[in-house]
Amino acid sequence: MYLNGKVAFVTGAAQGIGRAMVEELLHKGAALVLVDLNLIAGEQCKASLDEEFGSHRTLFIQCDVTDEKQLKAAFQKTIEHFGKLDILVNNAGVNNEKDWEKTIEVNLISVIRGTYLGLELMNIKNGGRGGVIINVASLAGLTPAAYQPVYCASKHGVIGFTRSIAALASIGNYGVRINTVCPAFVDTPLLESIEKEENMGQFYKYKDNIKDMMKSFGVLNPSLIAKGLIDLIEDDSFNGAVMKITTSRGIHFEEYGAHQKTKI
Ligand SMILES: NC(=O)C1=CN([C@@H]2O[C@H](COP(=O)(O)OP(=O)(O)OC[C@H]3O[C@@H](n4cnc5c(N)ncnc54)[C@H](O)[C@@H]3O)[C@@H](O)[C@H]2O)C=CC1
Ligand SMILES: CC/C=C\C[C@H](O)/C=C/C=C\C=C\C=C\C(=O)[C@@H](O)C/C=C\CCC(=O)O
Repeated sequence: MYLNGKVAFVTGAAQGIGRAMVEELLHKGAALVLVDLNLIAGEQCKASLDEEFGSHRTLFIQCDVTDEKQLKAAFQKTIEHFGKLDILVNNAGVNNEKDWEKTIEVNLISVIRGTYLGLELMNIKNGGRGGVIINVASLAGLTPAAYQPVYCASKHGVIGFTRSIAALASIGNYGVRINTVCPAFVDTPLLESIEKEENMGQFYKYKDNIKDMMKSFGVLNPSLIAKGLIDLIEDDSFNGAVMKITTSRGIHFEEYGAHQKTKI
């Protein structure tokens, strides 16, 4: 996909990986819908981007992605404002093993709902223009995470759902490619949740173990995740791909058996 002139919808856009993705997409000439729960951070993000790219290039929508009505309204506002939707990035995520139901709601249920809502608009069989959907998982979606079992489960679910819906989109000729990106640790405010009992709950006593893992594995710059996103969007051969990003191997892909090829 050629990015200039396209319209992208990014959840969790106000900071961290989402903010890095937004900036990369803007540099490529896309228009951006910035979707985030955090009103202050979202407005600050838009104000900063307006200075560099102009106010016409972005639209900020405060939205709780776990609220179906709000998420549907955000997609509707996108069409009303920009007239189309070409790229969807379901990026918003939390790390909360205490309120673990919230983790499932944000990280998995909202990704599934966002994907279905995006397909309603993008699927050429529905009169859409086609497009690309990227669901943000984690390396924790491919490996056990002893101190984050529910976060791990949510990300395993994102990968399984994304690979499955990508296969359906290919079989059904939706004109939409759907891929997932699985970073290791990335230098964003999410990492601060490790230090908080209200996030880690019973696993709070293991916070130093996680920090030791981060020391051992290293912490990635969000800009590398944004580069991986651009690769998945621009390269039309990717559908059902599981991109991994680590300090040790950079951008690479999970390889499945011949019967489970990630590229449909
Ligand atoms: N930081 C890391 O080490 C890694 C993060 N990831 C994933 O990357 C994604 C982005 O994470 P980060 O940028 O690191 O986190 P972050 O905490 O820096 O940013 C997440 C953004 O999502 C927003 N958000 C949270 N709940 C929301 C909701 N219900 N509705 C709308 N927006 C909501 C927050 O307000 C925030 O702006 C998440 O899915 C996370 O699981 C994956 C691998 C590693
Ligand atoms: C508060 C932070 C919460 C979540 C951050 C992130 O989503 C969770 C990451 C969990 C585990 C990360 C493990 C990282 C491991 C490594 O980077 C290296 O040891 C590579 C290990 C395996 C990679 C296999 C491969 O590259 O094919």
